[in-house]
Amino acid sequence: MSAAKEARYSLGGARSGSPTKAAGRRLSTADTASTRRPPSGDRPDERVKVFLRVRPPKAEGETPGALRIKPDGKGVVVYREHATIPSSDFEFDRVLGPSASQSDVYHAAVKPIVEDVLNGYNGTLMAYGQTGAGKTYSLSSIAADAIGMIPRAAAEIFSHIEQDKIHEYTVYMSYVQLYMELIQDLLRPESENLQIRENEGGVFVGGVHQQEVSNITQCLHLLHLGDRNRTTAFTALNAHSSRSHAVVMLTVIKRRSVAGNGDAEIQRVKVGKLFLVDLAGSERLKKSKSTGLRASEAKSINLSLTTLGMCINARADPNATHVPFRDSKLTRLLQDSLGGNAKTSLLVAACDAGEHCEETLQSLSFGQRAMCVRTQAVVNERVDYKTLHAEMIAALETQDKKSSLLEATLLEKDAQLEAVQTRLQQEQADAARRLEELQRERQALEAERARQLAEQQAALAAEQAHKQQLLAELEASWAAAQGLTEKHEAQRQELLAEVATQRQQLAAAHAAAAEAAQRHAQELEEQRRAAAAEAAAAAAEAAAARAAAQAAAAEQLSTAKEELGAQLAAAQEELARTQQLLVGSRAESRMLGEHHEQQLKDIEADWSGKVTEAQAAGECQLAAAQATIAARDQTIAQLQAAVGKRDDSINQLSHMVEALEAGKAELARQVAALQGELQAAHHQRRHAEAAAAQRQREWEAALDEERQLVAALQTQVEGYERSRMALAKSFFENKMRSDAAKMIQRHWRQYRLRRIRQQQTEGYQALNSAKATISSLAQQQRDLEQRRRANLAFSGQTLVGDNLNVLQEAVESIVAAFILPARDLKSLQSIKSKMAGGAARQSMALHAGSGGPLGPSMLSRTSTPNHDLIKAINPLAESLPNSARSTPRDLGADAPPPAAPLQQFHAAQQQYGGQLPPGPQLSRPSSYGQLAQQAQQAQRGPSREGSFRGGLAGLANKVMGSPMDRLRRLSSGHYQQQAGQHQPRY
Ligand SMILES: Nc1ncnc2c1ncn2[C@@H]1O[C@H](COP(=O)(O)OP(=O)(O)OP(=O)(O)O)[C@@H](O)[C@H]1O
Repeated sequence: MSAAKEARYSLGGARSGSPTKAAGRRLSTADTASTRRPPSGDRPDERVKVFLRVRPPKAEGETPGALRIKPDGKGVVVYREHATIPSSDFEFDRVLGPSASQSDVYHAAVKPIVEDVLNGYNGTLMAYGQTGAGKTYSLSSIAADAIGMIPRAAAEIFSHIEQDKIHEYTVYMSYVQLYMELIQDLLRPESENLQIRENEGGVFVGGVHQQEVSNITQCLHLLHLGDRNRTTAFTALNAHSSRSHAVVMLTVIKRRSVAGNGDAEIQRVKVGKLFLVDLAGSERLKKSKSTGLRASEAKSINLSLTTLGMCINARADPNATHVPFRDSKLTRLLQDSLGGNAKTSLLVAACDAGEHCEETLQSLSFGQRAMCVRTQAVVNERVDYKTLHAEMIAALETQDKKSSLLEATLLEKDAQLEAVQTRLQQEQADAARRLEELQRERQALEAERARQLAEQQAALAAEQAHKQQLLAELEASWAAAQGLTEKHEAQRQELLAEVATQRQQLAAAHAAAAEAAQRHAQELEEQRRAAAAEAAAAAAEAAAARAAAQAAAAEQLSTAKEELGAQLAAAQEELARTQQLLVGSRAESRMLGEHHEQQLKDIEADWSGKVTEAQAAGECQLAAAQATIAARDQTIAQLQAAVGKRDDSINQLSHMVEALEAGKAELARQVAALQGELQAAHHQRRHAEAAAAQRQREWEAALDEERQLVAALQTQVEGYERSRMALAKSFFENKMRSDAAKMIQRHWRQYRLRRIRQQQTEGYQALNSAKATISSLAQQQRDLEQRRRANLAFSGQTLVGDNLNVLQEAVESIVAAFILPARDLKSLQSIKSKMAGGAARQSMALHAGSGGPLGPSMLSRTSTPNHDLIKAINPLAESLPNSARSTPRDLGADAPPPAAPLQQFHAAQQQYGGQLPPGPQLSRPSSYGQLAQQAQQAQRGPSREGSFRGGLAGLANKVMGSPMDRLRRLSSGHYQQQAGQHQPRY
């Protein structure tokens, strides 16, 4: 392949000068490495670290000896193919030779990054190198004896997580591939056109599946799954050549609690992202023998690697103002890793084979330049507001629970205290009540005792009084009896005296009566003698007189006698009566005496009985009283015993009361102590509550701020959501447009294929003509050489050489254009642009009519940028959604919104009878009119192709013209001027 072709795969060397010259300079100057080396004073962690791994040469087809590693393990010297003179030497952070194991590579290049990632840094390991150099082997191998960097890094992460008991970790894994500028999720292969997004956290793949992994087994499973979905293919250089760039992303979220302002703990989160990038290998189509799709893949790979090289160059150049990250999805994805917020290591894979010396040199140059890229990694630590919010709420709830518990405890204590106090009060009341009862009982007992005593005393007094009364009565009775006795005695004495008096009187009466009777008898005798004398006289007289007197005396006697007899009888009666009376009186007196005696006796008996009775009664009463008194005494003793018992119980109760008082005092003391504790607890609680309230206020303030932030974020998110919805809508519409456009594009491609085949035929014809011209020119050159040898001074040889080179390049381009598959739109576009440029210049030249400078320059690029040409050739590609080429630049800002493409497509189908008109100007149809216009334009398409063919014909005509004429034209210098203005750039 020509130098220009090779330059296409160079990484950034094309930034100055032509690729050929740049490549030549890079390969030939030994000072490149030294001039690009980072300053010695640099800290290694401030730049990309580069490690070279040299794969052992394969047994067949490779000649070892192209590389020699210096003894210091950092330098390497490259020997060009079939040469013994060192071509260039490089110095890296470490060179790992063919004998280096995977473990050596891991410890040198990956372990520090993994440790940084675990500390919240972003880390990247990129494997770069030509195809088959061992990138995938180094990164993804899961062979037991050669475990690659990805499994090792994952194992190290989980090993670290297992050992770290302080932090909490969450690990997510994503695996994507970048295939033909499309990002596909290897864990969700159906997601095949993911988009790269950017936010304040950096660049990320939007919508990529992030699988949470908790152990190495899950990681390996996902790795295996991703590897299965990754695109690989057989090439001449590698049986399992990776046809895509693969990126494994391990996101390690590390949470830790740190003390905040107050006692609160703030959750801080470190988010470390580890990117393990297995870049597809650069390859030369010639060596890899890739054709068709493989060749397209290789071009896409080389293109993205070229952009990567340019980005590395720009990052390494302190004066560079622009880094073309957006030129490829690979560089856009690795933007943070290429000098942004990441610690990056580059593993350059190379092989010690002379056959691949050029590629190895190119890889080493790439690595050498990467060493100059500075990085600015910072720890991605932030407050985990979401978790913090949840934890603060939980803490508040816990605090509330604690407060509630404390309150409940306090309430319980209060209740206990109150219960104790109530119990104490109750006990006190009980004790007081019992005391009162006891006192009352005591008083009652004492009163009872007093009453009983009083009663007893009263009873005794009454008894005494009764006794006294009885005694008094007895005495009175006795006195009365005595008085009566005395009275009776006196009466008896009186009676006796009276009797005696009466006796005396009776005796006197008797004596008087006897004296009266004697005197009376004497008188009566005398009166009888005087009456006898007078009786005798009177006897005489008396006898007379007697007799008369006798008679009268007799009469008188008789009368006297009668009178006397009467008197005597009366006296006698009287006497009898007196005697009777006396006897009666005596009887009476006796009777009275007896009566009195009897009465006395009776009285005495009565009184003695009564006294006895009274005495007995008194004694009985006394005994009863004594018994009563004894009973009373016994009762009193019992009462006293009861009182004593009561006193004892009162004493016991007093003791109990004292004990209770002591207990009460103790309880009061405990209560006081508890109250003290309670107050202390209240104080603490108030303090804690105040602190909690303060914290709560702070948290609430923080929460408010957070809420505001969240609200702002929510607003943003809503905005994003709206824009996402709008984007989704537009994506959907674009998808529909894209579908329609694809359909149109398919028709267009079919048409283009037909046209290209036709052009191919024409091109081959032109090519044959050009070849004939080239052979003719070679003949001319040989003639000129002969002339030069013949010392014919002719300065146009270089021009002829240039002319030949340029022509050769044109021919190769034409050949490449015609043999490239029709699917390779870029190549078609490139050819198209070249042809269009050539045609334009040709027409200009024809217009000028002066046979102006034509030839090789007509294949050089015009000033139109590549993407404009792409757009011009295939504007439908521009309208593809989510594509690097999707920017609809051809639509004016005020263009009306496009109608639904399917409708347009159907309308167009109807209009053109089911066959859509092909055409090159199929810009995104915004209306049916535009679609129809495009269709017409597509029908007019051959006009461009006509100019293309015209350009070829013109080229053929020009190159088939007279060699000397062309030589003269070329020698006029116009070509150099044109070439200077339009340097080909690839
Ligand atoms: N250090 C090494 N030791 C032994 N074999 C290796 C080493 N490096 C690579 N190989 C072998 O070389 C071959 C190619 O390796 P690998 O597929 O990793 O290359 P690559 O750089 O990924 O290629 P591509 O870019 O095409 O994917 C594999 O068979 C691999 O086993």
